Amino acid sequence: MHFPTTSILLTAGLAGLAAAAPAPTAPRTKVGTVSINQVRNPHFKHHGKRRGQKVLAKTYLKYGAHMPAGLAKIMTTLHIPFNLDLSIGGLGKRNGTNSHGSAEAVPEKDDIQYLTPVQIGTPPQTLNLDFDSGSSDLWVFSSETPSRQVNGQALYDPSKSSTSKKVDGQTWSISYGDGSASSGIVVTDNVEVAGVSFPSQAVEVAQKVSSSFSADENNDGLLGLAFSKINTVKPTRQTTWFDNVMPNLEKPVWTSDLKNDAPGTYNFGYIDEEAYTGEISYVPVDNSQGFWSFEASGYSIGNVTVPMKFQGIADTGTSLAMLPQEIVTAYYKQVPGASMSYSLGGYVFPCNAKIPDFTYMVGDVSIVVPASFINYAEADEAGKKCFGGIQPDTDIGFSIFGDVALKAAFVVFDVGTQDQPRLGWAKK
Ligand SMILES: CNCc1ccc(Oc2cccnc2)o1
Repeated sequence: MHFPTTSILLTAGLAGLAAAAPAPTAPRTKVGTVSINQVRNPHFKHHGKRRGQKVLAKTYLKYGAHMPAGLAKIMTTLHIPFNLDLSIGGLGKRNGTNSHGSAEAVPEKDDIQYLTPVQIGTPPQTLNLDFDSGSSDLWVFSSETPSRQVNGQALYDPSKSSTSKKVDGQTWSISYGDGSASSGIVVTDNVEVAGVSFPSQAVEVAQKVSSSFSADENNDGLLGLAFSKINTVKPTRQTTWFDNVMPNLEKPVWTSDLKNDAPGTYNFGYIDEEAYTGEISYVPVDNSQGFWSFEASGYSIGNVTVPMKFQGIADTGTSLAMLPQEIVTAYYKQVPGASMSYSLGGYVFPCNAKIPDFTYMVGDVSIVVPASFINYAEADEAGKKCFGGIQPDTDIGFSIFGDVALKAAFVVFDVGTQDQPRLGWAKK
């Protein structure tokens, strides 16, 4: 997640671990959503249901030369970047397919983050980005990033793209829950993810990145999947890639199927019925702070179940599960030798301790986070102390269901009907 103000950070001993942070005080700008029923293209060849494979449906998303006036009108109520030419005929050729796509989410060491390839510009420049449902900026390492701050990352060079356009007078600056930050200027260019493209996506070009980004050599930037209202571009807030492509997706949804120490999947525009078991249980989302915020209804540690309502955000960009202190205390009480270590930055325990599973209840489903996900990583040189995957949410007013929690579930991020987004949760 991101926040524009400084915050009391839980400085984690492990680089890249996210801590909680106060909610952003982003101005309230209503961002409408639109979902339009498309007529399925009879010529569209469905690739069928291939489990977890990198099936990139090469359905190129092109805007029709004759966008119906009604749709053009709807689009203008969206927070469309001022630079997008909405005039009829101003956009390329829509091929009318119901667009959808599937992309791999490849974990870094200890599942600290997951990286997904994104094609930017013409000819395409591929960067591996951290898809972050806790922020709403698409920013990249670039030819504008000082070389002393670059350490192996792939760089986007707008001057090498025939479709890039500088956006004068616009800048951005963002900081994240783990204390990392970046800032720069803005261009628009074609951005394609899993075969779904948008021709004039705001691409935020980094002119400055903090040391933890510089040290993060495989991470070429972030692609924000929270709500556009917390995008940081000033003076004209920009729209996320998902909000831009959503009107042309089969369904106004994207899904996460992250895995433990293995590549997972982000799907866009459809729900892979083979990716989960049982039923998907939907809960309403309060996006007033720009996050995918929902209410959990309880938890279990081992075989003790406690009904307890608490608010949390689904945040693919945060590594750990940052939960209410009450839950964290109850959990580590069940772990022999566990303690809160301020020097190591959180709860640690002997690496050979027997630790319990953790279950969270949301809607009608119970998601079991296996103990192996919670024995997160070695926390000290000797390898004696291990860092917990569950940490306190430092009382920011809501919890953060980061990757440790999300990778135990199949999650549907559903922009859904007008103004009522929802989250779908399923076991898998
Ligand atoms: C490793 N630190 C740099 C870094 C990688 C990803 C991010 O971004 C974050 C961090 C915390 C929460 N949300 C997004 O920062």
